[in-house]
Amino acid sequence: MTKTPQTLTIAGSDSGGGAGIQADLKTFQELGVYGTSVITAVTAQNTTGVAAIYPMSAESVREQLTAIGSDFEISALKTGMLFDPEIIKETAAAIQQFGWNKLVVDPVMIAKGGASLLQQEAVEALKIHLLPLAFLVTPNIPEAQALTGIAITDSASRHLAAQRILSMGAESVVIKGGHGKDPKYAEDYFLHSSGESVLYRSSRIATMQTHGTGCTFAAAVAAQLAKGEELQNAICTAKEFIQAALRVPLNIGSGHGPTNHAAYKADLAVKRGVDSIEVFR
Ligand SMILES: Nc1ncnc2c1ncn2[C@@H]1O[C@H](COP(=O)(O)OP(=O)(O)O)[C@@H](O)[C@H]1O
Ligand SMILES: Cc1ncc(COP(=O)(O)OP(=O)(O)O)c(N)n1
Repeated sequence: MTKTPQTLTIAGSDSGGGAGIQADLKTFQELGVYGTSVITAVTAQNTTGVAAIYPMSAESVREQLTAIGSDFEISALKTGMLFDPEIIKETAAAIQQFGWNKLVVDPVMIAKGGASLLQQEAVEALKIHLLPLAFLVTPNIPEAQALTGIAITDSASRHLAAQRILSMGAESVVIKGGHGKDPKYAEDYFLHSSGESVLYRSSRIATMQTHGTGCTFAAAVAAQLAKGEELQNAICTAKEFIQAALRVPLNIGSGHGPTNHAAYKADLAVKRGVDSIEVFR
């Protein structure tokens, strides 16, 4: 009997349900994998912003990680909001202790409304302890700039930033383009330590319903990896998933609303050929 692939998200809770643990578990469910979770922080958050952050203690994070590691067979995992250096260290230690592979690190730093989801002193901890364990790192443009100190203004500086992130020990990186300036396209740039690069391009959707795009994208990659999909194809599926989720809005809340996690499976946009992803190798 084939078992459902088991996945893990290590991230913060978003009470509004659009990002964080909630987005990840919805994505896992939609893509047909079993989702487990370790909560690093509880945020009081809705579509208009983050009102408060309550980080979990390092001990409680360790206990959650141990509960998962001692019982589940995790085929792929992702990290999101890790908040402080202690939580990062516990996370890295558990990944090594339990031999978890196929780690997707979403280096979450700042929420759309401007709230800081990672302490300044945790950026170094992320680089030292977590990036060397990553199969894939998925920064958005501001996060890639913060990790590298390189201003991303064009494709050459984007490539340089990607190289710099790989030099921190990650096996591969995709710099997501949601924050890019191109009004026509949203481009995600992938670079592997072998030197292979891929550009994933979709049409840019004009919408306010973008809360949690990064979490959802990384969770979709992890889900596909757990099912055995090859990395570059998993990224393409994740891009299709987010394109569908943005294309068919839910119109929930008065601010940056959540994306529609059910749209991909419901075959509502991309899979009808309405909006396909272009891949440039
Ligand atoms: N308006 C948009 N139209 C199409 N794709 C988008 C849009 N905004 C973000 N994306 C896609 O969503 C994913 C997450 O990107 P991004 O928004 O940069 O991440 P984050 O949420 O971490 O800031 C990427 O695949 C990106 O290309
Ligand atoms: C609890 C929590 N985790 C992560 C985020 C940021 O998610 P992201 O996907 O980067 O989406 P936006 O903040 O850009 O909408 C969050 N807000 N809360």
